[in-house]
Amino acid sequence: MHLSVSNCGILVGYSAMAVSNISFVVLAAFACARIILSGDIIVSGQSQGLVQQCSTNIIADEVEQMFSLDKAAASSMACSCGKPLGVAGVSLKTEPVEIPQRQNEREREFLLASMSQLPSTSSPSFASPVARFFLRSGIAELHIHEELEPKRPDSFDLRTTQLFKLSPVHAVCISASPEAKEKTTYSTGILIQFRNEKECSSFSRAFEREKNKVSAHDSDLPNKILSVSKSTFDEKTDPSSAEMYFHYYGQLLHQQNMLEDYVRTGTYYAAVTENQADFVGRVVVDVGAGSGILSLFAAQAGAKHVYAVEASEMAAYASKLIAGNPLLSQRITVAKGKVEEVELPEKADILISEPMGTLLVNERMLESYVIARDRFLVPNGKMFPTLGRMHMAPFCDQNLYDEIANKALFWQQQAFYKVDLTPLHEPASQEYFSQPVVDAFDERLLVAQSISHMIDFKSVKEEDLYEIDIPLRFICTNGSQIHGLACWFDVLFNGSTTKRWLTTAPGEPTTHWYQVRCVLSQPLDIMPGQEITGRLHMMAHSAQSYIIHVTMSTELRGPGAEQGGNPQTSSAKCNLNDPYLRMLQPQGFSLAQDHKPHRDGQIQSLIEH
Ligand SMILES: C[S@@+](CC[C@H](N)C(=O)[O-])C[C@H]1O[C@@H](n2cnc3c(N)ncnc32)[C@H](O)[C@@H]1O
Repeated sequence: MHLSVSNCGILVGYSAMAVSNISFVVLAAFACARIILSGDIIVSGQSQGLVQQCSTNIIADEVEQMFSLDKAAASSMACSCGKPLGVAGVSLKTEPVEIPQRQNEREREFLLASMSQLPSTSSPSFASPVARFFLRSGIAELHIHEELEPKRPDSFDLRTTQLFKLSPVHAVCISASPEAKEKTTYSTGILIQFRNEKECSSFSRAFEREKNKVSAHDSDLPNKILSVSKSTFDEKTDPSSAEMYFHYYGQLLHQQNMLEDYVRTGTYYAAVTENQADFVGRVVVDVGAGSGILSLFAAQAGAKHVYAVEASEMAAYASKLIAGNPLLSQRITVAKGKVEEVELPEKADILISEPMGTLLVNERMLESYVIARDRFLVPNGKMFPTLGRMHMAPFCDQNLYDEIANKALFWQQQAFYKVDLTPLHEPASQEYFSQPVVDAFDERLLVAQSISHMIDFKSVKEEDLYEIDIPLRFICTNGSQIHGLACWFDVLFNGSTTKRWLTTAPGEPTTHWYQVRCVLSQPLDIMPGQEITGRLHMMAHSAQSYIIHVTMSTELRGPGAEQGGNPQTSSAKCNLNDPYLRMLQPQGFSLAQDHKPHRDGQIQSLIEH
């Protein structure tokens, strides 16, 4: 099953393989529906061979009421396909206050204001519900109970429970019904409303964390209740996405594309050779070795031994390349497999890797880098690169805006083979604006000083990368329009001898990552000195990418604010997995070499064909 989520600022589901068959059916039910809530949430997907089994019967009235939707949107969400699923849900109106963890207990509690069951009942089930995670006999559970009656909870076994965030403050939690075989009901579920986004995010992070504990613990269970224990990679990645991904990297032409990016490969070479002291006599792990180039660099720099870990079929080519360099090959071992799964005979003094995707985090390989750190690196070991920064700034680009807006003009034809296409103009336009634009642009298009968000690879937790939330605040340097948010990244090699940055900034030599721009369908008018605030929210999804939600507002603050009009807000939602690859040369800047399209874009077109 390939489950994808588009145009929404929320994560709908992680790997279908991570859940029981029952939850799998539920995922399929979500996947086979296209749900649009007030233009705010769009859930889309395909299921293969499971559509006939799947169904949802979330009650339209309930949905309408919860999300203040019109009837059509509510019915759309409450869609039912195939057999009734019999989702017995609970609607929660929450006052979620996180209670501090009790000592010596592996549990987390969230205070909720009220809750009611689905199918719709107007009165709440519990006046003051509490949601509570804990581990009992090695099984992680979520209990929802009346505050004063913890002994009578509605309980959910996290092994067979999935959480779907529906909006920044709503989530639905669906679990395999224990009586599923005897009854027509496949699943039970609750609809949860949180008081604010922070609590909702905190709850979903706790949910993922506790669920991961289940898989870690499963392999320890003497009776192996769940016999198959998957690595985190398999848990969170759609199998078809992983297959495409490693197929792509298994091809020499794509490795060549990266090797030929001289900014990238040259900076790695310089960072290693200038910091030989960090490599001489050291054990190195190359995380995602690809062709083995970084392993060879590390061996050249005097590493005692290098373990080149590569999951794709490229591992065989890496072995061949390394064998062909006999002065180095004695000190390099290729290990074929995922860094989440391979076993190595010794710990590493230093990790080297190139895990960066578009906007730093696309492909979600940074998570594998972090897992490799936790599995293989000695305490206080080095990481090359050591940290990364995402940079953001508003931009003004009327040409780009017009180009995107004009793409949807096709749908304004009223007599296309005598068919009026105009009803689809608005959704087509939305679709075009939801594609992040990947190209190299002139830095003069930026209308404010950039801000940055740092990710320290030595300390970041894997889960921290599931959801990235960055507050935005800019002071505009010139008056014009804002057409969106431009983003790029850099990484630091913090060597003992020299520090070296690899940057993908506009105005710097172009790399195969280019830059990324999220375009607002409604531009903002601004005056010089005016303040812009907002948020960049990124939610990871199982196709190894992120849904990006950008919100920007003009403020009546700053020297130019009085001349500005009323405060305005505009937003954009993009799927980083679905870029518009617009490889225009930047104005006033000529590329030093003919770069090939970005690797993520190529992965995407591979997936599409
Ligand atoms: C961006 S390429 C870099 C290749 C090489 N290190 C270089 O710099 O040219 C990332 C490589 O990591 C591999 N990879 C990604 N995730 C992995 C994982 N979890 N375990 C092992 N290899 C992985 C991919 O197959 C790909 O070959």
